Amino acid sequence: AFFYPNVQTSLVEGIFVDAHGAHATGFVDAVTPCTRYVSGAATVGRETAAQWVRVSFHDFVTHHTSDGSGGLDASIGFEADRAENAGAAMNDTIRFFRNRVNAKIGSADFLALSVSVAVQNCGGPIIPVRAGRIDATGPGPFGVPAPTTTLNDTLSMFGGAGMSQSDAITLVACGHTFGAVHHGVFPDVVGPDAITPNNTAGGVNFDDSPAVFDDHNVHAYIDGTGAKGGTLVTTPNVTSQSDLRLFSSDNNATLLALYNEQGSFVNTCATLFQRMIETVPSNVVLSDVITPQTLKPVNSTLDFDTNGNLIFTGSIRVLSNESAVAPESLTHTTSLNSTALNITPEDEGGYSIYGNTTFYPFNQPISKPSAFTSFSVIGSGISSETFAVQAQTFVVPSASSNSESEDGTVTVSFTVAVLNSSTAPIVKVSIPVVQPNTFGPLVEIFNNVAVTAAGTKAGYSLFTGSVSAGVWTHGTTEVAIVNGSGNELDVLMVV
Ligand code: HEM
Repeated sequence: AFFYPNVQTSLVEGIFVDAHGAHATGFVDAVTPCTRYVSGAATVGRETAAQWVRVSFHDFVTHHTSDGSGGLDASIGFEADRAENAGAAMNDTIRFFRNRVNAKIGSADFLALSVSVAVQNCGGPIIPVRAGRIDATGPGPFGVPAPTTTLNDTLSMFGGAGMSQSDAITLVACGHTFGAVHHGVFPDVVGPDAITPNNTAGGVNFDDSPAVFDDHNVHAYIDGTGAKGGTLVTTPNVTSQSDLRLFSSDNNATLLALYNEQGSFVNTCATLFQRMIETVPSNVVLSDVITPQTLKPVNSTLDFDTNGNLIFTGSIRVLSNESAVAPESLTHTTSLNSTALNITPEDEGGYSIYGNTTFYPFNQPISKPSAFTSFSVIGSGISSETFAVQAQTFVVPSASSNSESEDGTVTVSFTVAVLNSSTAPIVKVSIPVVQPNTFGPLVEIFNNVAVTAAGTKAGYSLFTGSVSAGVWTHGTTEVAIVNGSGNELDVLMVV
């Protein structure tokens, strides 16, 4: 299958841009509207957007700049039963990611994505996202500040993770604009009177707009109005007044500066949140920032039709902002110089904060695969773009599938095709499976999977194989054809 500019970037971009409507990935819907609690009844009184931000903070803050360990690595999934990570948020969040994790996007990348999505979907600015984090395989060190943690210990926890005193204050002020403190989690901070039939967890919001990324908490704290900065400022239980201790630790200088920033407060927060989600173990190399693509081939692949002929199928997705209207048709040509295709849109499109998406499906025979090296797309108001392809070898979508046994284990069966050669390709299969002590999947990788010759089709030699793994988490499995150096020549995400 063909992904542009590469598999990981294409998949992550889809999570942002294919937010709602046709071909939606369903991720942004979890925080739409921002008051939504995706992991349980609305009457519980929890908020998924707030949970996502809190969970990433808890995963991040045990980073140690001294030895480059920890940071955003989803170790939090193994640490959910620690007192310092109290509440449903850790497991709710990692479990929500569970059936989305695959070989290209792990739980840690989903944490980063979730912070960006929560903020930008709830009125805040866009926080750029990079991918490439590596999921931890076990728990990390302790060290998340709690309401009762002393100021000194709190500052040294933030300091260990690379955040100065004013960074720490700012980060907390930015985090505590969302969500609530819950009686069910912190009974010493919030009393049982917060519980109502529509708020069974007994949440008391930090400010009057708990589902909007804004500076109301900062204003209420400085002005002494409304919730006055929230229950971690006002609780009569002095040892639990962690926000008051931290905010006043520099005589409120940082909070006053944030107060005066007015509208740009959220941008200051976005910059600091980006630093937080880019705090990763030192062996991690993050990708470039992933940005929306105006013209993007999606689900594009070679395949064999029912008559055994080679076809090139997929869709072109056009992203249009408010001022641009999607063209009525696109022209699609290949390096084979056959007649250009005029492709027209599906009735239903999608949308996100980046604009509207329109999908132009195509399906064309490929008569001479050896000369099929690229295709081009052009349309009114859309400048021509050419996309490289290789037709030497591919994983055959219509002959590859996952099957789940009664015990939940999964078998991936696949067919790979190689043009004009009877040499078997090197196949790598990656399967997200359940692992103990976390809801986060482990992506099991099988290198050099055995294949069996299975005849020929349209000039290609076919090989089949299969791999059985542990209990499937229902994330896409991946079949890749790799070269001798391990570089991926073709990748199919098997759904
Ligand atoms: C000294 C540091 C901090 C302490 C002691 C602290 C403490 C707490 C406590 C006790 C809660 C209530 C959790 C619940 O009852 O469900 C909470 C919620 C929250 N915290 Fe913090 N926090 C700190 C720093 C941060 C930072 C730096 C961020 C973000 C970058 C953050 C983001 C949040 C969010 C979004 C919530 C709301 C969660 C929800 O509604 O489910 N916190 N925090």
